[in-house]
Amino acid sequence: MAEDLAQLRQQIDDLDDQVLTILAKRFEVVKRVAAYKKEHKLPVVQEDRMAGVVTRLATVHKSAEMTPEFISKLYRLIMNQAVTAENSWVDESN
Ligand SMILES: O=C(O)C(=O)C[C@]1(C(=O)O)C=C[C@@H](O)C=C1
Repeated sequence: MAEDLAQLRQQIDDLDDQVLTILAKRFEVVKRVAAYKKEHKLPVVQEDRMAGVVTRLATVHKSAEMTPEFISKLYRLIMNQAVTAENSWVDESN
């Protein structure tokens, strides 16, 4: 028998909550990275690191649905937001 649609959507809602809760934790760590960079006068944008993040994730997690292109787009979006946030934190109290 087919699963109940409402139950399946509840599972999706629960997973979406987990995804964004984990993403918020990622931003908390990014904030600490920004503080480190500010203290050590390092540039916010580190292209080599961003390329490495995408390459690693696309290798480990690629599947029929999650293609390397999808993973790359998703993480470029996330990391561009991280850069925006880092710039605002680094500029704060300057
Ligand atoms: O690893 C860093 O240096 C970070 O600032 C974190 C992060 C990321 O979101 O993963 C963000 C900006 C940098 O360009 C590289 C990576």
